[in-house]
Amino acid sequence: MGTSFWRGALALCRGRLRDDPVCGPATLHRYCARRALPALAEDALRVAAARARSLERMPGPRTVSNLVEFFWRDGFSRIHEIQLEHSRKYGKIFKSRFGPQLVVSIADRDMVAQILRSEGVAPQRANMESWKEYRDLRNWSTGLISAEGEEWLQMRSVLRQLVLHPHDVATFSDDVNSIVADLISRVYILRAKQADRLTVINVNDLFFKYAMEGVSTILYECRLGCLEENIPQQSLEYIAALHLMFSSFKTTMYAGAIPKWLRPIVPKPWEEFCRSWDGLFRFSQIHIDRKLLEIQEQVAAGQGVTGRLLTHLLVSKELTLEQVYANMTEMLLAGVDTTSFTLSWMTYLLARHPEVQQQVYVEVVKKLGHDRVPVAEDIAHLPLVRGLVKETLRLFPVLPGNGRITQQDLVLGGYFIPKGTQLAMCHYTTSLDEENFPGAKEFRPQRWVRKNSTDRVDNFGSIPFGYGIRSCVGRRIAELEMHLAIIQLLQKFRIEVSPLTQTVRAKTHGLLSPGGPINLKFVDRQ
Ligand code: HEM
Repeated sequence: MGTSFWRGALALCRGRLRDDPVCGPATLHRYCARRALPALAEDALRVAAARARSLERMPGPRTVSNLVEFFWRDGFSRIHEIQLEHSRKYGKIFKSRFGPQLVVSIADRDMVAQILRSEGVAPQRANMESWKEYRDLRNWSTGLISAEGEEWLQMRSVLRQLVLHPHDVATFSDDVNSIVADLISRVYILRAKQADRLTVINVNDLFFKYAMEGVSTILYECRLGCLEENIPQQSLEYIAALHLMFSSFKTTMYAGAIPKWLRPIVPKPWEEFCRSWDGLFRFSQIHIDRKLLEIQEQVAAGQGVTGRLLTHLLVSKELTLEQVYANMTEMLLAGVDTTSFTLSWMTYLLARHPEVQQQVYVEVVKKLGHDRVPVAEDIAHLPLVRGLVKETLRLFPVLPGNGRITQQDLVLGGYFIPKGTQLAMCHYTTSLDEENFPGAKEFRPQRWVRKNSTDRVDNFGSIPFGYGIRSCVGRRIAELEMHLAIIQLLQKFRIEVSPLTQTVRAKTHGLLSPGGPINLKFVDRQ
């Protein structure tokens, strides 16, 4: 269609659809932007912006009550609940202030879609200043999570080719399955220690070790021994650094709200933050240097160099060594708690909903029997298992919210949002919105299963891995680890809630995590 058509359409919007929120100029702007019609997109934005309300008129909590809520009433561990409360009170788009920082929160599926679909080539994540500051201080590079702009784009284009393609990730099936075998052995050992010989106390501890072993086997091409009875000292030190990182989350992620001049007076949080990063980087460096040495020895001995992800990065030199250190560190950090919390919630939900567990179990044994070890290719034929993972992440999205800094002016929900504004997408709220998911509080993995090939079950209300170019680069790895683990656990055990477990509520601890220990019984299947 020619430009004149779009000019006509714009004129129509200006003249006739002035007050129509669905077909108005903001929609036309998005449409023209997507169709790469920059002049028309700008024109449409000008019209939309002229009509939009200013940020001043956007509702939201008062600055002081917000600070009281977060700093005195421990709002940081209730961020997900506050999201829900605020969106009920102020609507699907509202603003808040954290000290000098203005944040516009979006709790609407279509607006989230609008933001993510209109992102440029290198979307900017919010609240990463303290991460960058630490890296500058120690002369480390930034990794995918903390990098921006050109540097991020370059690293992302290298890494996504290695870990985001389902076919490449499928090659890790055997590695992951050998760790699942250790996970299952560990279940036998742990439950044998309890009086009923069935209960595993605090399953998250077990899944944490599984996830750490899994992701580091893929990243560093070596086993760490996390599922052994006596965990090696180095791995224990890493675990301590990781825990320290999340306990200093409050102050560091919201560094914008805590002025730097306060650090000399209250030095502990920043010191702990640096100490935990030191531990994480040190751990990565040890494993990467070991691999580098191995490669050098192979080359010196005239042998061919064989290996997987890390070997490829070190041999191909597509990333600098500094970038390899930083990316391995950030991916390991991103890949442990996320996966383990999801597995903990998943087993908890299955234990509380035996009828759902039975349906998933029937699907698994129909396809694989009790003994066949699954491989990545089997997962395509297990729609309910995939639905189980999606439904768990809908009810408990590990990242209950996600941030962006807008890189262009936007009109969102009738408000003009200038370039450079911090946005917070409220995924927890949209996941529990009845408009997006009827029976939103219920656990129904079946809702994700397509009835026929034309059926669409995608929904911007629940995008636990994000969407688009800046979405989770470890998504396929995480899915592989979770699918292979849950299939084999269900082949072997019926999972039940232990009387030692109360109702477990979620808390935000950097990520959305179980607020208390989940103790489950693993009963042998016949
Ligand atoms: C259940 C498991 C996981 C969930 C729910 C999850 C979720 C997310 C989300 C929501 C983001 C932000 C996306 C955005 O800003 O749009 C993200 C980013 C990221 N995740 Fe994951 N993640 C998981 C597992 C993993 C694993 C296993 C790894 C590494 C092996 C990983 C590595 C990363 C990295 C490096 C980024 C930054 C990507 C970038 O900025 O380019 N994640 N993840």
